[in-house]
Amino acid sequence: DKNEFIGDKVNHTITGIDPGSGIMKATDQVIKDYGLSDWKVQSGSESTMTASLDKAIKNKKPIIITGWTPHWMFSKYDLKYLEDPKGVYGKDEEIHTVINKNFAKKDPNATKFLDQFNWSPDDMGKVMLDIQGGKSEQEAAKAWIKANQDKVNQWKKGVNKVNGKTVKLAYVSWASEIASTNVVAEVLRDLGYNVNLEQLGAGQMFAGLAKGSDDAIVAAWLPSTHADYMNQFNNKLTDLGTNLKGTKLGLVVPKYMKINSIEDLKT
Ligand SMILES: C[SH](C)CC(=O)O
Repeated sequence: DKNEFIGDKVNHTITGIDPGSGIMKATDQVIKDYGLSDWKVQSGSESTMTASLDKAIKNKKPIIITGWTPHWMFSKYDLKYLEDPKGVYGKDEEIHTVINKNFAKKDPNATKFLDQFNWSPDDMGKVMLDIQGGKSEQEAAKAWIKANQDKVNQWKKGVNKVNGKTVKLAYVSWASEIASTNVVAEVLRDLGYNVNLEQLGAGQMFAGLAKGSDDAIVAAWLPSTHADYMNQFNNKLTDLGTNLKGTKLGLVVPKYMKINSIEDLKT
C-alpha cells in the first residue's frame, strides 16, 4: 500500500533548510512525536531545498520538504501540506517586528515607523515573485512600494524625515524575510535613513539583535517557531508586535504524491 513505499522512495529523508531555523527544530519534534525513527531530516538552506524540489518536480519524483507560507513555491508548483494531526507545527502564526531594547530610546522616529509596518501574505508574495522572476531585491521592493503608496503612507504616518541617521536591520535569507526586510529598508531610505542589512543565521540574527549589533528585525515567527530565541534573549528585546498575519509551517509535498498526512510516513 502507499505507506510501505514512501519511505523507500525518498530514502526516508525529509529535505530541510538551515539547521538553526524553527521549522527544522519542529521537524525534529515531528520525527519523535510521530515515531519516525527510521527517517532523517537533511539540513541545507532554502536554496538547496527549493533546488531539490524543482529537480524532483521536473522528474515527477517524490519529495518531502519543510515548507512555509507565504512562499513563492506555492505559486510556482502544485503543492500541498501534509496534515499534522498532532499539531507539532502549531497553528497559523504571525511574523513580528522586534527591536533591540535600547532602540526605542535611541531612535523613537524609526521605532514608530517599524511599529507601523504591516502588510499581507499577498503583498509579501508579490515581492517574492518579482525577485524569483529576476528583479533584484531592491528593485522588487521599490516596485512594490511604488504600487502601494497608500499602505506605505500609513506606515509613515507621524514619522519624520531624517538626514543620514543609520538603522541596522538583520534577517535570514528566507525568501519571505528577504522580501520584507528589503521593503522596510527602502522605505526607511526614502525617509532619509542609511540602512545596513545584515544577513545571518537564525540564531545569529537574534543574538546580534540582543547584543545591539543590529537594531531591528521583521523576521520573528511567533508564537511558536521562534519562541526559543525570544525567550533566550527576552530582556534584551522589545517585540513591537505583528507585521504579517496568516503564516503556516509544515511538511510539503507535490500534489501528485498520494500521501496526505504525516501519519502516512509511518511504515
Ligand atoms: C523558515 S521559516 C521562514 C522560519 C523558521 O523556520 O525559523
